[in-house]
Amino acid sequence: MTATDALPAETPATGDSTPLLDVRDLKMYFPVKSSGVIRRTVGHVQAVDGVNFQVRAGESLGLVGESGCGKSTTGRLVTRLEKPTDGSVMFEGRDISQIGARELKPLRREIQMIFQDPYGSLNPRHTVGTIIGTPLAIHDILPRKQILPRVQELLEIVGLNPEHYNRYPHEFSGGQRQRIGIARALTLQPKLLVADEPVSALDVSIQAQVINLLQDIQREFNIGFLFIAHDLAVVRHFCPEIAVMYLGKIVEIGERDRIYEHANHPYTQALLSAVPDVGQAAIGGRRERIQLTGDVPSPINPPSGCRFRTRCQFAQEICAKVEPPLLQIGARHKVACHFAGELGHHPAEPVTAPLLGVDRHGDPAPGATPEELPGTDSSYSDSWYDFPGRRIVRADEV
Ligand SMILES: Nc1ncnc2c1ncn2[C@@H]1O[C@H](COP(=O)(O)OP(=O)(O)OP(=O)(O)O)[C@@H](O)[C@H]1O
Repeated sequence: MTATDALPAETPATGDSTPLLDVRDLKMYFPVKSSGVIRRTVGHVQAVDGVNFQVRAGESLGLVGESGCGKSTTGRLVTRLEKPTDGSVMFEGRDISQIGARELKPLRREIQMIFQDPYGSLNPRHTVGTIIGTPLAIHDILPRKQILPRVQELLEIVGLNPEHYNRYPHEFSGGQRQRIGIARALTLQPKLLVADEPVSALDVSIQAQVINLLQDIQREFNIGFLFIAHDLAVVRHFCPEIAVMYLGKIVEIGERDRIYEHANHPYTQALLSAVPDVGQAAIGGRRERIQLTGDVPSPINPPSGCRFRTRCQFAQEICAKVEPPLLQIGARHKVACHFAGELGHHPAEPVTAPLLGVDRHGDPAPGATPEELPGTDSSYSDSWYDFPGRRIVRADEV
C-alpha cells in the first residue's frame, strides 16, 4: 500500500456529511431524428451514460476527456441548462434533476457556469456594469442604488478597474473578458461553479493568471468547482480530484496524485503521455507519447462492452463482451478496465473476471456468482480492491 492510499483527514472516504453535489447514474440521450416530413426518432446520441461523482463544498473536481466525450453536457446537466434523461443531480441533498422552472430560479443563485468563450457569452450591447449587475436586479437581491457599488466591488475582486463598469465587452482583451464572465458568475455568491474550459480560448500566457484568479476566488468564497478541460495539464494545479471521461462514461476517477502518478486506465495513460511537464515517473518512466489509434467511435452506436476497446492496445475478447465496472482500487481511486494496471504492469489476465462471475473470455463461468462491488456508486467506499492480489482492504487497516 502506497502513502497516497492513506486517507487525508479532511476528505472523508464515505459520505459522513452531505456533499454539495452528488451526481448519480446521470444519463443524457439526445434523440436523433430522421429527415423528411415525419421526423421519427431513429436513434440516440448517448452523450452521458451513467456518470457518478461528488463535489464537496469548497473542493474541486476536474472533468477531463477528448472533444465529444460528454463533458460539456455533464456540466449543462449539473447546472440544469439541460434536463437529464435519467439519473439524479443531488445539490445539498436535494434532487434537482427534474424540477421545473419555478423551483429552478432560486437555484440559479447557487449554481453558476463560466463558459469557454468569454466574448460569445457576454452581450456586446450591454455595458459591463449591466452584465454583472443584472442578476442582482433579477433576483431582487440589492436595492437599486447598491447595485453599482457591488458591481465595482466584483470588478475589483476579479482584478479589473472598478471605474470601467460603463465600458463594453469589446473594449477588453480576451483575458479581461473572461474576468468579466467570472465576476458575473460571482454576482449571486454561488456555492457551486461549473467552469467549462474557462481558459481554453485564452493565450497560454494569460491562462495561468485566470486559473490563479479562480483559485483565489475558490479559497476566499469556499466555492465548489466542477472544472471541465480537454487535457490533464490545465486541471493539474487546480483540482485535487480528477475524473477522466471517454464516450459518455467516467473511466477513471481519483485523487490527483493517484491519477498523475498511478493511472491505471490505458486512456488516462495516453492522455497523460501528452502532458509535457508530467515527470517521467508519472507515466512509468516512458518517454514516448502513447498514440491513440483510430477515431473516437460514434456515441450513437458505441462499442459493446468497454467503449475504449476499439482504440486500446490491451483489449481482449472480454472487453467486447462485458462492460468493466468502475471499480475502487484505492482509498480514493476508481478505474473501469478489465486489465487495469500501471503503465508497463497491465495484467495478462482480466482482473475483473472473478468479481463479475465470468471467465477470461467474458463468458459466464459455471458456478460463479458475481460479487457485490464496493464503491461503484458516486462515493468512495471504505473498502476496495488491491490488485493484483484481489484482496479487499478496509480503510481502518491502512
Ligand atoms: N443538443 C444536442 N443534440 C444532439 N447531440 C448533442 C447535443 N449536444 C451534444 N451532443 C452530442 O453529445 C456528445 C457529447 O457532446 P459534449 O459537447 O458534451 O462533449 P464535450 O466532451 O464537451 O466536447 P467539446 O469539448 O467538443 O465540447 C457529442 O457527440 C455531441 O455531438
